[in-house]
Amino acid sequence: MKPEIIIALDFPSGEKALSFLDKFENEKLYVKVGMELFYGEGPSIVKEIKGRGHKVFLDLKLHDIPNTVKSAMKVLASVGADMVNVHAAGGIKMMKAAVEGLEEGSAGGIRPEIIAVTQLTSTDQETMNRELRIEGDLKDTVLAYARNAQAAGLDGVVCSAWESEEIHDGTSKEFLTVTPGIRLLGDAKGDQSRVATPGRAKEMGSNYLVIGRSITKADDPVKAYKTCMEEINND
Ligand SMILES: O=C(O)c1cc(=O)[nH]c(=O)n1[C@@H]1O[C@H](COP(=O)(O)O)[C@@H](O)[C@H]1O
Repeated sequence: MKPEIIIALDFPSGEKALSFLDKFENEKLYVKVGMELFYGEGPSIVKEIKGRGHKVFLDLKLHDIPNTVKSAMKVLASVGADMVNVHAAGGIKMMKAAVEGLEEGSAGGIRPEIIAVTQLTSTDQETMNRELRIEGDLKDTVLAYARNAQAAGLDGVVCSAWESEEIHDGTSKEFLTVTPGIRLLGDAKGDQSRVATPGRAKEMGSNYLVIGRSITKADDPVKAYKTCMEEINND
């Protein structure tokens, strides 16, 4: 199965994000609106991008007590995103509450997909063990969090491409793996730890590839996007 690319619109203003989208002319994209853009512009930026015919993953990574997350999700349901997320570290009760809030807020309409961040792709094995004080193998933790997310009724998880295969084996083929930490060959890792190329991520079974800087910071973003597309279209 071919994965879909989600471009991370990590821009400081709506104006910058929209002029980036203009470069793609009539191409319909799947994009991610994260904290920077959403905190600056509010829900209107999601509506504007959707109005242009693009799909939107609203990445706000909710992580709080169940009641607060449920209420926040109820409100977020009306923003019009196609996908939203929480931190799996909030626990099964919190994730269940997130689904409930989203369902209540979408009553009568389509509920956005909801996924949970397992371990951030910037986290490596040593940081997880020594600093976050989570014992054991990082992959095992990611899989355990994915199972929690599945038990809570979520649609999938955010993980690195390196964990996609195990997650599909340990949950179900339909359970989504959304994988950031994607880099074109030769691009700097920056703050990411668990990285893979688009082609490798496809081989390992990722359903969605979240790609930011390899496209947005490229000299020619449209060309970089096409290069990513070619990598995943090559059989
Ligand atoms: O939830 C996310 O989207 C996310 C989770 C994660 O574990 N790692 C991660 O990098 N992300 C997001 O994915 C994007 C990756 O951007 P680049 O590193 O520039 O490709 C950023 O917008 C991050 O906020």
